[in-house]
Amino acid sequence: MSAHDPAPTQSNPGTDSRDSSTETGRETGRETGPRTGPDTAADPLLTRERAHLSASRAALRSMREDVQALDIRDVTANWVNAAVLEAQIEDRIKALADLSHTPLFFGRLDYLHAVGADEAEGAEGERFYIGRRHVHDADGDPMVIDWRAPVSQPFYQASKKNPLDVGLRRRFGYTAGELTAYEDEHLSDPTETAQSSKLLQAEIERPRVGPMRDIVATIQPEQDEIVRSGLGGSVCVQGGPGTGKTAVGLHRVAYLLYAHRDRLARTGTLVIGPNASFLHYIEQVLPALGELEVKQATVDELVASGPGQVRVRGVDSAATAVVKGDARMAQVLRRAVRSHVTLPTEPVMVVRGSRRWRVPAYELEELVRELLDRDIRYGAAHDALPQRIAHAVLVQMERSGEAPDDRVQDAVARNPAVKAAVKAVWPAVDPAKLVLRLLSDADFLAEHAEGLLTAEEQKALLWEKPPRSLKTAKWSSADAVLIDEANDLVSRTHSLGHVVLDEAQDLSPMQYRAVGRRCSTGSATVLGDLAQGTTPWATASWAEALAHLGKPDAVVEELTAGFRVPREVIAYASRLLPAISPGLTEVASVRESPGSLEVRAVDAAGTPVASPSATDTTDTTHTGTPHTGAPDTRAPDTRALDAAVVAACVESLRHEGSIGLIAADARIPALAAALSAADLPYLAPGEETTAASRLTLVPASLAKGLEYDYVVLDEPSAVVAGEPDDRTGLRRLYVALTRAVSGLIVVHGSPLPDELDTPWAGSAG
Ligand SMILES: Nc1ncnc2c1ncn2[C@@H]1O[C@H](COP(=O)(O)OP(=O)(O)OP(=O)(O)O)[C@@H](O)[C@H]1O
Repeated sequence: MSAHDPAPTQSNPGTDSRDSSTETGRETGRETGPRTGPDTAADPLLTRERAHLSASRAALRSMREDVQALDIRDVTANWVNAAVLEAQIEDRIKALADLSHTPLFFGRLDYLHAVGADEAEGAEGERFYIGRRHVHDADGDPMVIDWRAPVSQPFYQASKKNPLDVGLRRRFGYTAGELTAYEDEHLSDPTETAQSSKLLQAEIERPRVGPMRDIVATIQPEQDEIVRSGLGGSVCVQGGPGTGKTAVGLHRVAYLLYAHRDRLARTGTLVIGPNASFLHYIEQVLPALGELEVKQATVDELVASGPGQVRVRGVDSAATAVVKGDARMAQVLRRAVRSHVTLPTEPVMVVRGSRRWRVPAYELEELVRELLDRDIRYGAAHDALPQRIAHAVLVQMERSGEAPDDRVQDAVARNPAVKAAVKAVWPAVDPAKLVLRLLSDADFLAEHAEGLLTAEEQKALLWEKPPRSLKTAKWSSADAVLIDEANDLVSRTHSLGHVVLDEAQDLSPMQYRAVGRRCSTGSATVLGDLAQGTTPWATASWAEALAHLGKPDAVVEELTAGFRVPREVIAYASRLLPAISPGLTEVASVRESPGSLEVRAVDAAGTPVASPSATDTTDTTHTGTPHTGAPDTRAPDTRALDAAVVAACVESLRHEGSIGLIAADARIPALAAALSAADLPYLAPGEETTAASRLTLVPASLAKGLEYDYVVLDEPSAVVAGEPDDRTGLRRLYVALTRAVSGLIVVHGSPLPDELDTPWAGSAG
């Protein structure tokens, strides 16, 4: 590979194009070693690439002007059509905007032969510029090709071993919107040795300000395979912190929308994340890739939008929530719903004019049994039963020589006697009322939970003081999921075309079911890390989770290369792996970043003591006692700890990029006060960082999925103690330790958890 580097670079997106410039065939005059400053400006090759960039920009401008000039007056028959068309045109104009911070292309492929041509024909090679969107010139020839087009795939997949007919792969680097660097790989040249990409390294380390950005210029081969896997199958991705799961999931949606636009436009797509601040953090990625229509929601929001839902304002104890989230609850609910059906003992007598028609009880029973056996939704059966009874009446009418038509059948189905019979045999069920009864009426619960839930579990479910009505009940999120399940037993939930489920390890079986019914006829991308499960019901195996989701055949893929966290930091965090997820392999960070980890103990006098080295975390205050209970916040050294934490924040702010101060939820008020006293403004998670406001104070419970260039982690033992059990506490700590891209400072006054103090044999650090 030859690199022509510049100063700090920023690789960016573009579109697909065959080169229409004067350059043809393979680039000659290969150079090695980086280029900087005036040299770079004088590089004739860069000059030519910049000319293609300018020409592509001009072409994009013309595409936009063409759309703006469209006159729709003659083609729209009425104002409704006109409004729809105008909105589509507006969207198209927006999509064709040339954004200065997202360069039009980020790569180039020179194929040895024309794409699709038989090599034996000796067809001349073709060149394509790869970017975020398609741009064509006035003749319709491509200037930039969409990264999702099949012809772009070798940009991500070609290798020395398998060049895929690519002679040259070129990556471009940008500085402040200017094309300033490139890196070449001559994939079919056996004399050139493969090197790691400096542009990839620069892109990962580019300081983070604002929301999450896309990785379209640097998607790695194993990530690309997941991104481009077909719409038909579901995929589950297990990957340690920072392996790009979220990025891959979002790019997969963009890819699927490109490859199956019509189908997904009809059926819809959805991204599910753990909380609002996480969703806010990722919400710009798809729009930056030109996809504006993808909805986002948390599981709570998803079930809250279901019919007949309740307002959540209660919180369950962990023990109760575990039972409510258990898959056995689905069986309890099913039994409870179906228990409303009673087999008829009376005939139905329909009077029409002077005639009476009698459907005997045994015949009614047959109809009811048939509906029960067919196992259709309870509500659908309730709606079908009157027609079935009416049909039985019609058969009798025909037998007696009448010739009734469909209108007669409808009229019979609406007959008061038929309605009364249906109400007695197959009454309507209100899902929320049903759940209310299960949680308040011990006998009703026992009847349907028999053989499924123990007496203790049933007790955990029952409200101590049963509420008087749906409105006064203190519904919890787990209750809302139960109501959602009951809703689906009554009437089928609408399924989308594709659902991406992020941080999936934290869902309960009942939550998986709720998500699964939203993609029952579509497919899913499930993303998660078993080691980061911090709910009491966190999943222990993907096979189980996928079965609850209704996608037992989903392919489980593993991502092991870590892009976010530097090697030193991930090695330190991985000391926790044997305790939190034995069997999982440590992430292999792609980045060496010496000095990225510092562990500081604060002694009783308040003096921070730096650990001698990143991997040797010996500290002066460590007593070796295991962590038990919450740290004593009244202890005299709390203020000293706060001061040391603030000092670490001030130090971190000297770097470019975002800073996250992560602390146990209980420590947030004290740290907020300390930051304010030191005149350090800070944001809450989800609030967008800007160049002027770069420090975020993050409760450990909200850190999942987020990342900061520099992280200060306050008092690890308090993070552990903030959770109901040690394993969950250590998992929460693992999450907090793995949010940093460039540097992590751990500050502690109490002893570190033993697990963190003990280097793990399997760890690289
Ligand atoms: N191929 C890549 N090129 C550049 N950056 C990448 C690449 N893959 C991932 N990253 C970056 O690494 C960081 C971590 O990615 P992401 O948040 O998707 O990881 P994750 O596996 O979801 O992490 P977590 O488990 O902590 O939620 C992000 O900044 C992302 O942009």
